[in-house]
Amino acid sequence: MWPCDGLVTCPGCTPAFQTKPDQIPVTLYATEGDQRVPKIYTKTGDKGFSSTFTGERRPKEDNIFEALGNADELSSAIGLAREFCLDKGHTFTYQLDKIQCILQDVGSNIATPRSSARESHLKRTKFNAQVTADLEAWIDNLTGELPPLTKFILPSGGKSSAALHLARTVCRRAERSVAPIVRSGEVDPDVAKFLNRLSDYLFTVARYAAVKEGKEEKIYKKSE
Ligand SMILES: Nc1ncnc2c1ncn2[C@@H]1O[C@H](COP(=O)(O)OP(=O)(O)OP(=O)(O)O)[C@@H](O)[C@H]1O
Repeated sequence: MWPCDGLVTCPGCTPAFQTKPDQIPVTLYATEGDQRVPKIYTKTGDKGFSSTFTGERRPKEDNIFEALGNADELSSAIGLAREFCLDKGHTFTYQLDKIQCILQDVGSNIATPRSSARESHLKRTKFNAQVTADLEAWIDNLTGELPPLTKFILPSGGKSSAALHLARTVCRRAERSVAPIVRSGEVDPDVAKFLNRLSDYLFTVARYAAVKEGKEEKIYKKSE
């Protein structure tokens, strides 16, 4: 099975996987009888360079791959938090599912630097700004069920909540790494806006998880 349907880039996919199966170079396959099995490794990144979706080769420490890696890590952190939340029967996990899918779109947009993108690339990786408004609606609904915030709270409140706080901090790193590539015009500013709102959502939903589980949130106290 293909890691993606060939229509979007995904941080877990090589550009080769982003093409249709019949376009995959033969070297990607190991032969098992009549069945051609795709290999996950191409070895093309072994020398510290990798490809953008536009076909450019850039060093792995390039801002684009830094941001792409952070978006990937963020989705992984949310994935782990989601597992804890599922164990507790939280009703908001569908939101985390949707966010993980949107993060694939974030990755697609980041992996397509505008300076080398053709019209067809831009069309395929266009980011839908509406999703930020969805986040805002979720934040407002969750906040309505929370006690007002009067003190600094520390990441705590049970495993679901603490994992969501960790995801929030990864989100903020992703946002920091996207800032320079948005400023240089390589990435859609709506991606930065989405990440900014997403950290607010993760903060709110972390608190919500703690409250729903009846877990205490640790309050900051100045050390004597
Ligand atoms: N270390 C990395 N951090 C973030 N993004 C990366 C990294 N390495 C590659 N990428 C991006 O993710 C895509 C998939 O990664 P992958 O590991 O398959 O690339 P590669 O290292 O160039 O190839 P290979 O692993 O087959 O040698 C790449 O095409 C590139 O856009």
